[in-house]
Amino acid sequence: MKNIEELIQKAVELQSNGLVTGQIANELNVSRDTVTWLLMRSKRGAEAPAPKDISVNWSAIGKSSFRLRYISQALCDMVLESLDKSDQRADMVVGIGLSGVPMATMIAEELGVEFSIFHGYDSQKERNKNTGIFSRNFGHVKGKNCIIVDDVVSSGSTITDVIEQTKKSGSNPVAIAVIIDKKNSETISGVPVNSLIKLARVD
Ligand SMILES: O=P(O)(O)OC[C@H]1O[C@H](OP(=O)(O)OP(=O)(O)O)[C@H](O)[C@@H]1O
Repeated sequence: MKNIEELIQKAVELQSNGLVTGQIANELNVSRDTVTWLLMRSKRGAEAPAPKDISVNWSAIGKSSFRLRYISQALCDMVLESLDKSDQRADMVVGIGLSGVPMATMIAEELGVEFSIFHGYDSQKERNKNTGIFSRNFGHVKGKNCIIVDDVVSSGSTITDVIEQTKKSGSNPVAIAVIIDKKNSETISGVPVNSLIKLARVD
């Protein structure tokens, strides 16, 4: 997104396509408050100040499998360093659908371990606290030490859910790998976060 007007236009377009606030927030990698503000501004102009948030667009990486491979290798390197420190090994990589899946596939290949896909919960049902599920078409996480891979941590709720479901499935999450962590987290639910970029506000 080049500017705020484009972001507003995209939010309005997604809403008219039937997406609800949580889904638009995930799609634009911004908070729900920011989506509410964008939609409000589209109707009445800027009455309230914009929430403190950062819109993330990593399509310059996502559009190229070549670039994705290098980014995946960089993440893989960070995760190996983190596992080394805690003297742990991984035997499964979990990709969070949709955006975490290409990198998770490449990391699993790089490490020579199994691969699993987690479908995040549907944001539309978020308020009912529905959780995501592991796809049965890929590896099964039971008994495995898992690396969890996604593109962005925004509120952290997706990763928190994956960790919970991973533990419930009888496996052990040992590391998280993401391109960008908007929460600047050291850990999420006790699991170390490895991100290429951590964002921290100074205001
Ligand atoms: O930290 P959170 O607030 O939970 O947000 C981060 C999640 O939101 C996006 O997923 P989305 O559901 O939009 O799926 P996508 O990968 O298909 O974009 C993103 O890929 C993360 O999985």
